[in-house]
Amino acid sequence: MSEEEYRVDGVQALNSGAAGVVAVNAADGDGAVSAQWASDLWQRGCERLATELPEQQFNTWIRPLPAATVAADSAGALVATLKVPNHFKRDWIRRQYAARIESILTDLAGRPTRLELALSAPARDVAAAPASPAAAPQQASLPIEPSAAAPRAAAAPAASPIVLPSQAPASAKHRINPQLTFDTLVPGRANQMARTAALHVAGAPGITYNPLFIYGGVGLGKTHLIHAVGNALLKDRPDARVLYLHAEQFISDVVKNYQRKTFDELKAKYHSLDLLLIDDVQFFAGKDRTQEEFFNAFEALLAKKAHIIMTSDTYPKGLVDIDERLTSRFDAGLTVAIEPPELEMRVAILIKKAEAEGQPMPEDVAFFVAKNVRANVRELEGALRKVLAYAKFSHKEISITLAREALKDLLSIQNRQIGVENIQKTVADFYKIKVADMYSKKRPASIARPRQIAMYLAKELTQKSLPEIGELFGGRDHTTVLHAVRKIGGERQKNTELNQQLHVLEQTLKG
Ligand SMILES: Nc1ncnc2c1ncn2[C@@H]1O[C@H](COP(=O)(O)OP(=O)(O)OP(=O)(O)O)[C@@H](O)[C@H]1O
Repeated sequence: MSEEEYRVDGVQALNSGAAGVVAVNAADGDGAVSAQWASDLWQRGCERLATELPEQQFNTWIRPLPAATVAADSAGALVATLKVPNHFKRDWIRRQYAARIESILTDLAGRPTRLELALSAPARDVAAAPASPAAAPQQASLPIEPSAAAPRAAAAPAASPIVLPSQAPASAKHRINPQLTFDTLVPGRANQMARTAALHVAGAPGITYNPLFIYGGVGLGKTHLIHAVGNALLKDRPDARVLYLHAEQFISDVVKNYQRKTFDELKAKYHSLDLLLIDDVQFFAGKDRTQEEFFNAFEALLAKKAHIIMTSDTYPKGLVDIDERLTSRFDAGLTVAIEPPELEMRVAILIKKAEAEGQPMPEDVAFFVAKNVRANVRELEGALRKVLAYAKFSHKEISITLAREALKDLLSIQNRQIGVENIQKTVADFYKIKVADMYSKKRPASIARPRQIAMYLAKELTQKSLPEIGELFGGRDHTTVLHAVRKIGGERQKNTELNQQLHVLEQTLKG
C-alpha cells in the first residue's frame, strides 16, 4: 500500500505521494468535495452497482465495505479510496469490479474519478506511524482509539446468551484466553500440520520452528491455536513471559510510544518476552514505523531464543506492503496453513462444543448442520448457538426438524442463491474465461479446468444429479461430471492453493 491516511481535525487528508492528492474539506475552494458529498457519492455508486451485480456478489464483495473516502487531486480529478480487509479481497475487487466502480463514480461525480484500493487498518489506521519521527510531525497529535488496545476476541459481542470459549475474557497480563487450549481445539486434517507444529513449540519453545507462521482464512482457528500454545507454556512454566496480541495492538503501542517518545519502554515490553504470539500480521501493511519496531523486537527475541508465533490471512510471500526483510524472516522458521475443516471435522467440532455447553447434539443433527454450514468454524459456532438457544427456549429436544427450523433463514438463503448458472458465471469470472466456455467443447487446460471446478461446485452446492449437471454443461455425459468431481475433490485435499480458491468461490456463491 503506497498511501497512508491521516485523520487531521476531522478532515480526511489523503497523502498519496506522486499522485499529489490534497486534503479535502467542504470549505476548500474549487475542486474540493465535502465529506457529506463524498459519502453520498459512494452511496449512490453502491445503489447503482447493486442494480447491476447479482445480489450475492454485491452482498459478498461490495456491501460489507466501508464507504470510500473521496479526495480531489491537484488536477481536479477525484480519487476514491476504498478500504478492503485483506489482500485477496483487494485483488479480487480490483480484477472484477474496479473498472466498473470507476466508471460509475465518474458518471455520478461528473468528473474523472480514480479508484484506489487500500488494505484496511481499521479506525486504528491513525496508528500508522511514520518511518522516522521527522517525516510526519502531525502524527504526534493523532488520536488513538482506546478500542485498539482491546483484544479482539474479548471485544466481540456475544450473538446470544450462549458464550462459547473464544468469547470468554482473556487474562489481562498475558492476554491469553484460558479457554482456548489444545483440549478444546478439535484436531483434523485441516489443522493437522499447524497443530502438530504448535504442540511442538509449546513443548520446547525457542528451539525449532522459530518463528512459526500460521496462515489461513477467517474463522479457521488460528487465534485459538496460538492461545493454546500460550496456555500450554504457562501451565508448564507459570512464570514464563508470554504475550498474545493482535497486530493492531502492536501498531497502537508503537504510536503511543512514538507520541510519548518512550521507545525504551516499548523495547523493554517486547524484547524481554519468552513467547510472543501475534495475530493477523497482515495488518502491518504500509505501517513503516511499526514494521521497523517489529523487526527490532523480532531480531531481539530470536537472538535470545524466545519464540515468536504469528498468524496471517496469507503466507509470508503473499503479504503486501510489508518489507521484504520481514517477510523473508517470517518464512525462515516454519510456515503452515490451516485449511477449512472437512465435513467430519465440522461434525466433531459441533458435537464437542455442544457437549461443552451441556446440551449434547445427536450425530445426525450435527451432520445436518455441518453439511449446511461449511464456510468456517466461526459460522459453525454461530449456527450451533442458534440451534442450542432454539432448543432451550422452546423446551424441545435437539433434532433435525428443530435444527432446520432454527437455521431456517440461513438455509433458505443458501437454497435461493445457488444455482448451476450462478456457479458457472462466478467460476468463469474468477478464472477469466467466458461463461459460454462452460458449455463449449473446447479442451485447453485454461478452459477445461475451470469447467471441472464449476462441475465440482455444482455437485457440492446444489441438489442436482450428475446427469442433470452434465446436461447444464453443454450436454456432457454424467461420467465426465463424475470424473471432474473426483479429480477436483481429490486435488483439493493436497493442493492448498486450489483449496483456498474453492473456499473463496464457495463463500462468494453463498453470499
Ligand atoms: N478446530 C477447532 N476446534 C474447536 N474450535 C475451533 C476450531 N477451529 C476454530 N475454532 C473456533 O472457531 C472460532 C474462530 O476461530 P479463531 O478466532 O481462532 O479463527 P481465526 O482463524 O483466528 O480467524 P480470524 O482470521 O478471523 O481472526 C473460535 O471460537 C475458535 O475457538
